[in-house]
Amino acid sequence: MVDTKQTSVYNAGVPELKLLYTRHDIEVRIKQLASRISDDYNGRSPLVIGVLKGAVIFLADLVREIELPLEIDFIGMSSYGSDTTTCGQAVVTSNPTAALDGRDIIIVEDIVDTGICLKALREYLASRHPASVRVCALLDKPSRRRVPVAVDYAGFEIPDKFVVGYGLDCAQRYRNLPAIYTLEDNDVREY
Ligand SMILES: O=P(O)(O)OC[C@H]1O[C@H](OP(=O)(O)OP(=O)(O)O)[C@H](O)[C@@H]1O
Ligand code: HPA
Ligand SMILES: [Mg+2]
Repeated sequence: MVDTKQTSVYNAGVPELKLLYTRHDIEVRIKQLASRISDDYNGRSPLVIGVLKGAVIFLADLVREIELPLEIDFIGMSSYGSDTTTCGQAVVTSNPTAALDGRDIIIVEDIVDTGICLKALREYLASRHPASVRVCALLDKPSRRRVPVAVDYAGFEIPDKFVVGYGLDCAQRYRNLPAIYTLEDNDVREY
């Protein structure tokens, strides 16, 4: 089991994890993002759509800091395979349940990396005629963009490292770590 109190850990057969953002760093940044969103959407009732699965933990913490009569929904998107390698495509794997036409939608992502997932999501939403669409992502990795997409509310801009924890996975593991770590290992091949 990973000891999340340490800044660097190594378990046999498990890649080395280096602490990038503590739980406290994340909490502080989320309060700032939520305050901006609360101000920007004052008087409106946005529909906050979390992108499964990675955004679940960030969304849960973010919405509890937003002071608006918002609604929550989820969309299933998948662009990565079983490890850290992108397949270069994103597909919708489950639809939101709410009607999207005329809604002020805030997409919540854990990370925007190549932008492929977000571009596909924007195209999907555009065909459903929302009133507006903005994106809130905890992490933004602009050096890896393959398609130009903008993040309206970005938590942290990060370097070109594969990150895990706080919802982010490698081969479905590490999502439950309360902080964010970089994977320092040869296991992170081309991703
Ligand atoms: O900018 P991109 O290169 O498209 O990558 C970002 C997307 O990839 C990850 O999701 P993934 O498809 O791995 O599924 P998950 O959320 O279930 O982990 C992440 O959660 C984002 O949704
Ligand atoms: O750095 C990352 N970590 C986890 N999932 C991801 N999906 C895109 N980039 C990443
Ligand atoms: Mg995701």
